[in-house]
Order: sequence, then C-alpha cells, then structure tokens
Amino acid sequence: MRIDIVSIFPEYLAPLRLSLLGKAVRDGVIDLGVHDLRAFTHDRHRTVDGTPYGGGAGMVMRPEPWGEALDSIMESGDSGVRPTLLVPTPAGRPFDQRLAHELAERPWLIFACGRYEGIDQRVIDEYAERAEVIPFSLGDYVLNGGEVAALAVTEAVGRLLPGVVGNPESLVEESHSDGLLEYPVYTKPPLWRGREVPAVLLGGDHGAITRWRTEQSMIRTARTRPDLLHPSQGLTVPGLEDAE
Ligand SMILES: Nc1c(O)cccc1[N+](=O)[O-]
Repeated sequence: MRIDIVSIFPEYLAPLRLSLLGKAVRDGVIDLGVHDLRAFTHDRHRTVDGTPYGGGAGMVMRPEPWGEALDSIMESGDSGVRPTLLVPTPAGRPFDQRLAHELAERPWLIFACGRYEGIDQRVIDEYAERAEVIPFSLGDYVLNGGEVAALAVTEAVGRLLPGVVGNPESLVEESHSDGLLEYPVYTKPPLWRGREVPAVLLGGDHGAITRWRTEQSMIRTARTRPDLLHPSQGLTVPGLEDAE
C-alpha cells in the first residue's frame, strides 16, 4: 500500500516512522510519502491561506498549493491506480473499524491534512473526478488540523495489512472486531495489592474462559457503548447489576 500525506507540519507525521508502522515502511509493506504543502507555494511568505469569502473568523486554505501538491503526487503514481483521497474534517464520515477495513483494501491512500478553517471546497470538488474522495471525522470534537487524524487512520489501517502485526490472531479478538468491546485482560502476578485474577482464567477450562470473556464483552459494551448493541442481534446481556 502506498500512503501519501500532505501537511504544513510534515514533522507531525514523524511517529509513523516508529514501531510496527515504521518497520512496515522499512520493509516496504507501506510506501509512505510525507509532503510539505509549503513546498508547492511560490511567494516569499510561502502563503497557504486566505481570508474566507463571505466573511467570518479564521482563514481558509487556498486551492492553488493543494492543486499543485495533489497533481504532483497523483502524476507520480501508476496511472492505472485510482487513489483514495482522505480529508480529515469534523464534517466527514465517522471513522470506525468498518472504514478501516475498507481502506485496508485500497492500493493508495492520500491524506489532505487541512488547518485553519479548512481547505477551499473547490479542491475537494476538483479531485472527486480523479480519486475516491472520503471526508472523514475521528469524532465530534475540534482539533487544530488533520494531522492527528491522519496518524490515527494510518495506524488503524496499516496494522490490518498482512505482515504488519506479528500475530494476526491478535487482530481477531479486539474491540470492535466482532461488534463488541473487548473483555478485561489480566497477567502475572496472580495477586496484586490484594486484587486477584478472576478464578475462571486460572482454571484451564477453555470453554468456561470463552464464555466468561464473551459475557464480559457484552456487559462492558452494554455499560459503555449500548449504541453498539442492536436489538436484531438478539444478544441478552447477563444481569448487569451483579456482574463482576
Ligand atoms: N475533528 C476534526 C477537526 O476539528 C479538524 C480536523 C479533523 C477532525 N477529525 O478528523 O475529527
């Protein structure tokens, strides 16, 4: 998978060179390109923004540098491959594990990280003809720009690619992989500050352990994210009032 990220703060994306994703980049599983939008300006001040038409507070990112940056990136790619242009924005499709899996199937992701009040809409409209454009949101809160969202989505997608995480099994039992939140986990020591590990996990009865974990996932989901439980699932959550 090729991933290109355009930002006025390219150093914000440095964490992508660390840990598992950094290894995936070094191993060539991910072909990562980080691009400074200001490299596509031509004035002394390297201007990337302008006052908004129609008035209002803040600044809007001008279309010209974006056009030059995205043209340059797209022209450097395989003309037979249609990229997916991801635009982090509060006005976008909520990002979730389903979208992560969808994006993990794409050959080429390009992130356009906006700042200020956002990117001139004509940029989005222009590239809708040449790419699959997906404005997306990490959540209903305000960030200063799209870089944090690009980091999060790159990690969520990158870790799904073959060869990135050591044990693919670990991708199966995770929060949201089966529509439920993951169960609580424990490791040594068996007793810590007077707190014991649930006995079922020490008993070696794998059937009982699986049942306990499923029950804990449903209880945790019902408590924390009841919106993930759909009546059609027919899930009955064990008595919440006496759950451990
Ligand atoms: N929420 C937000 C923002 O305020 C600015 C850029 C991107 C996002 N987001 O992806 O959620």
